[in-house]
Amino acid sequence: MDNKDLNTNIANQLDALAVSLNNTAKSVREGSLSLTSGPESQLERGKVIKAARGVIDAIKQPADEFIEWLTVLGPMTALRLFLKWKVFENIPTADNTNISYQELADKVGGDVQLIIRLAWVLVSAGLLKQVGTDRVAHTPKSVAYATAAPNPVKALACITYDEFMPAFSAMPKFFTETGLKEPTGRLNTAYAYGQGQPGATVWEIMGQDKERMGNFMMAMGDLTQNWPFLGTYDLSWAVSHVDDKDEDGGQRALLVDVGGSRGHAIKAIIEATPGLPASRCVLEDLPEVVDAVKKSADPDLGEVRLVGMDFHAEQPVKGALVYFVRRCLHDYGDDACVEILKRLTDAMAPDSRLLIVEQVMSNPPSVFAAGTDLVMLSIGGKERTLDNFRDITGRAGLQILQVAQNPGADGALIECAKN
Ligand SMILES: C[S@@+](CC[C@H](N)C(=O)[O-])C[C@H]1O[C@@H](n2cnc3c(N)ncnc32)[C@H](O)[C@@H]1O
Repeated sequence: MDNKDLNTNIANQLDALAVSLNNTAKSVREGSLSLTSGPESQLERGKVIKAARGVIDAIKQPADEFIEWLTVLGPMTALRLFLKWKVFENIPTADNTNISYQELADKVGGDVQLIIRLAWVLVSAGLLKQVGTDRVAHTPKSVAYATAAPNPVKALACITYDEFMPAFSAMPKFFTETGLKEPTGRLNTAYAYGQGQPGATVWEIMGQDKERMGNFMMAMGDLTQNWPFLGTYDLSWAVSHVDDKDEDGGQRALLVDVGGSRGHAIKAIIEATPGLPASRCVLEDLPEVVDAVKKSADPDLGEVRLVGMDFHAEQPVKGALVYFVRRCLHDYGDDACVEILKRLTDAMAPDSRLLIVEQVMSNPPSVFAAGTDLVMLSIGGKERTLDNFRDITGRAGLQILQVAQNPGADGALIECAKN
């Protein structure tokens, strides 16, 4: 293509993207679409972000890539430092208020020049707003970082920087040492290498720091578009089994959330499934995680059975109606997943169902799935395509009955039964 054709091609792409963005703006204005709240908003925002990125991709030349990296890495770093130093909390949040850089620096105990230079990174990225030449104010985007209490947006910013960045920047050295092989083990991962503890698993490393573990758990509570709780899958069929007995004549467990963390999924499922008694649901995780859940005395988990366990070892709850495993398998390579799944297959009754919630990647994948796959690669895990899931479930003695895919997103629930 000569230069004229290249330019015409770019102009055509821009026209098409402008039409798509105009249509979205019209729907938002008419109120038929919300980009800020409601269950569909994450998906809709994702579509606009994709279209807006399309504009950038249409015009970008190879050297512009570097500028884009800087616009991501710089703000990410300044944001993390400002969170750590509680800078956002010290900028007033009321409408039309602002603070001088000097006063802000005094409040957080920092050198004013340092605070200005980092603030400029965030001002230039549109996260903060400068007022005049020496004052700064929040924007609607930065207010979420201004709360003293933890929240999912702050937690995501922290884990992206604290957990993923060191792993990514360790990769060149890591692969020089390991060779250009797909990492599949739980030990000697790029993540552990980046943290200077190659012999430890990601959970051992994170478990050493309560704040980091807390951020991780909180960040994981979000992102339901990519990892739904049930999504479009209807679990109401399970309610007709309330009279089922277990093999000892006791009440059969109806739902076991394996690796369920703080119980956010089990709570959402109980709420979404009228008639499913909390007392017949089991939350399983590592003993230390379950102890923390017990200590938190969450009233919504009052009747849920809490069981400390290891999903690499024998499943303690046998013959449950439904085993639910969300966002755990992508932490592991194929062989480790088959081992975890086999433990579940061994515990399942012929009518038990296993529900796996993960991203089911398209080929080639979306930018989000490819990005999370790189995070998983750093810990020896992977995001999977449906063919990958067919392979690991088949090797564990399971068959896939249905895939409930979240419309327009990679998140899906895969229903399996024993062969
Ligand atoms: C990525 S989190 C997913 C949590 C939750 N299922 C969700 O969807 O948000 C993985 C969970 O697996 C738990 N886990 C890790 N290793 C485990 C093991 N060997 N046995 C049981 N749970 C484990 C972690 O403590 C963590 O809660």
